[in-house]
Amino acid sequence: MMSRQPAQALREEQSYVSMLYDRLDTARERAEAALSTVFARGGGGTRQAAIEREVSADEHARRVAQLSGVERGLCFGRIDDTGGETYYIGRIGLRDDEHDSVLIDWRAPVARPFYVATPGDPASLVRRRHIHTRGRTVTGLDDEVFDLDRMDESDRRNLVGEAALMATLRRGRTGRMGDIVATIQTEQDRVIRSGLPGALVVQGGPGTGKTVAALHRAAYLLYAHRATLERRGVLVVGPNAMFSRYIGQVLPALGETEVVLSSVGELHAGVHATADDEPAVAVLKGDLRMADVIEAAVRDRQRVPDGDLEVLIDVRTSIRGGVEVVVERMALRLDHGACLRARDRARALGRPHNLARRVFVNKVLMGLAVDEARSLDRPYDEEDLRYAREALWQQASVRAALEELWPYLTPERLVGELLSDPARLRAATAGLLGDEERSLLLRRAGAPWTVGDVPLLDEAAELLGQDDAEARARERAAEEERQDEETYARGVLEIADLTGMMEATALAERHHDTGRAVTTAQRAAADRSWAYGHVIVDEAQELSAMAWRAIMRRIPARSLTVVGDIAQTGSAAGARSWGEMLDPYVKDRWREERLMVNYRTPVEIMDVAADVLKVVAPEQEPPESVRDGEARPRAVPYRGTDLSALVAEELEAIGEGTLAVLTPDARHAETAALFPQEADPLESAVAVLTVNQCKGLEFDAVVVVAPEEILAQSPMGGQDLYVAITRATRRLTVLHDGGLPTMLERLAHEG
Ligand SMILES: Nc1ncnc2c1ncn2[C@@H]1O[C@H](COP(=O)(O)OP(=O)(O)OP(=O)(O)O)[C@@H](O)[C@H]1O
Repeated sequence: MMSRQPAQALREEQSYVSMLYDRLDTARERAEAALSTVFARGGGGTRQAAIEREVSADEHARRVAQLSGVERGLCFGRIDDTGGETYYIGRIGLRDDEHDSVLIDWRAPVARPFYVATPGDPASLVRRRHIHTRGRTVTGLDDEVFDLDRMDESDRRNLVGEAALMATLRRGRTGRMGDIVATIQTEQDRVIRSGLPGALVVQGGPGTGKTVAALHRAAYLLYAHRATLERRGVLVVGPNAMFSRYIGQVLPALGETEVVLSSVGELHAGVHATADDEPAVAVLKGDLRMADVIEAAVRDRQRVPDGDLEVLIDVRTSIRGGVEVVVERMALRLDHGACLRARDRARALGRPHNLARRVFVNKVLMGLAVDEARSLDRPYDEEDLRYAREALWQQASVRAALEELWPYLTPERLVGELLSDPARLRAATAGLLGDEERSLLLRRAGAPWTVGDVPLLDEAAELLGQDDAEARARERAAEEERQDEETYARGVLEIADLTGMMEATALAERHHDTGRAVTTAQRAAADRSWAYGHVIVDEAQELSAMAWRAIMRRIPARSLTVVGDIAQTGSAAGARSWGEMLDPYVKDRWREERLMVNYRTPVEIMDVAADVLKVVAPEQEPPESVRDGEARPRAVPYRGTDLSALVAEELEAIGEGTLAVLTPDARHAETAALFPQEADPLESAVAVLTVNQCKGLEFDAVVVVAPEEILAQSPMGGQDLYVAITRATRRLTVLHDGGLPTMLERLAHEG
């Protein structure tokens, strides 16, 4: 196809593209030189100067990273409009020395016709040209002409044509998601350029480009709303860390390095949960009643003694034989009523547990100090009591008593002790959960965290707070800055039309940041209470109601993109409808876009998947495939088949490309043992994954093992099978151990 390209057109485009790469090189050299100059200036000067240096180094480093990320496919399109103007479209915008634009950023309004023009509505284009490159060499051109009459004779001679999209889709997979900036389709463009405020739901079947469109949306929003989003950052939440690695290259290739990628299992700093609970446990942990359970668990750790509080303190010690020994002890007492009052006063402040603790501790110490003075018949004033309180705080017995009554708690300790101690669990769930539910939650102490635990930890973190005296001192010093934040926050509320729903001060609290030492993305990732400017949730159908609570906490302005497919819900705690999950937070303020074309799965494989869909979610329409398959999908009995040989055959058939073996959970280990696995399965020649792990991924060839066990292993087994089948871009083999499930009957007649 490429050999028939008119040589003249290729030559002309090559010379333009070479000029663009020269400009890119110059821009990169300038940014690197600027960065070296900042470093060369050294570390002296005032604190203000140091901060400015860091900010400027940060900006130059980001620019260098951005310019390096866009090397491949820098320029991929050109449009000629009816006004006689020609624009070249690329990953970033570039200007010449006269400051005239030589390359238009794909996100700029001028570039939009490149994505939306159709023969029916050419958006004032005469021609759209796709420019294919390898390295810095132009290898091919694709033209679509909307108005042949307006083209001059030489342009007409130079016309070339092959659907750019189909060429892209036919390429073998690399194990990492690529960008689609050169071939974004009109329905995807609508998703990508939808406005920033409010919640946008992108519902679409498998392979409709939801993930890839959402990532381009992140890049678009950062471009179009840079002022708002650069300070607050963008968070993309995916199903697991492997998925984050899978999509990790897309945004840098679009010139964006400032996005935080995470998963629900990683939302709580310091915890990397990957294990899932049993379905019934997952459903319970994802239930909103767990928010009340955590709240009750915190209150349960704010106790008073049954009667009066009594503590024995050391009054006199002496050194004997080099060892300090107690020679006199004394009993101090605080009556029950005073203990109750101390607890109620501390609670009444409405502050998080660890911060309210100071009040409780002070009140109890004061009561004990007064009792001590009285017992010793000493007169006392404010000053004496302050000293006495401090001395009491040094006493191990006093500390132990206070620790028992109102301990300092980390989220890990609170939730860990709650789930592993039957008495605590009973106390915190009384009136909220039944006996059976309680026993579902109970587990051994020190058990690894599950993904379902993370929203519980987040809930606990919110209620416990951190008593960080140092941080608070810093905060006092930054009071002035906070006032600026509040003014800013008021602006945000006005823009987002949220006034009345949230206090500007509360928003400013969340927005407040503590310094400029690192980039926005780094600061955001390290700060649990960070408020993001926009959050994108992928495979969003998997999130439980508790997980949504944790996510929404990070988006006070409620600007989010929710991407998923209700028909693919694999988690028993996941969504059955978008309204059910989103209404509590953005009722009547979410809009939905649907993607209906499947760019991944060939027609023949999608027909098999559609049969499964008819059984598991009959109300959902299967998306329409644009690709024809090269091989018919087939079913093979497991017994009597040598899996290694079958996989070798498939590898041979796909040539350069990726292959995955997808198994039920119970067969994962034995199957993985047959094929060498890298630490990151996506790096392995043969990726062996469970159906849960393969969410959002795709492979040239897919071998599904034991579909009947996949169906039986969870209440959402049908959905899991639907996901597994739709991972294939070219070839599908189903290895059934026993009879082929009825919903896959079509395969019996194939091949
Ligand atoms: N406009 C496009 N041009 C080229 N390739 C595209 C386009 N849209 C989607 N694709 C490709 O189709 C494949 C599927 O896209 P993606 O993974 O985003 O789909 P999805 O809707 O998230 O799928 P799933 O729900 O099954 O995970 C990817 O390889 C993607 O690059």
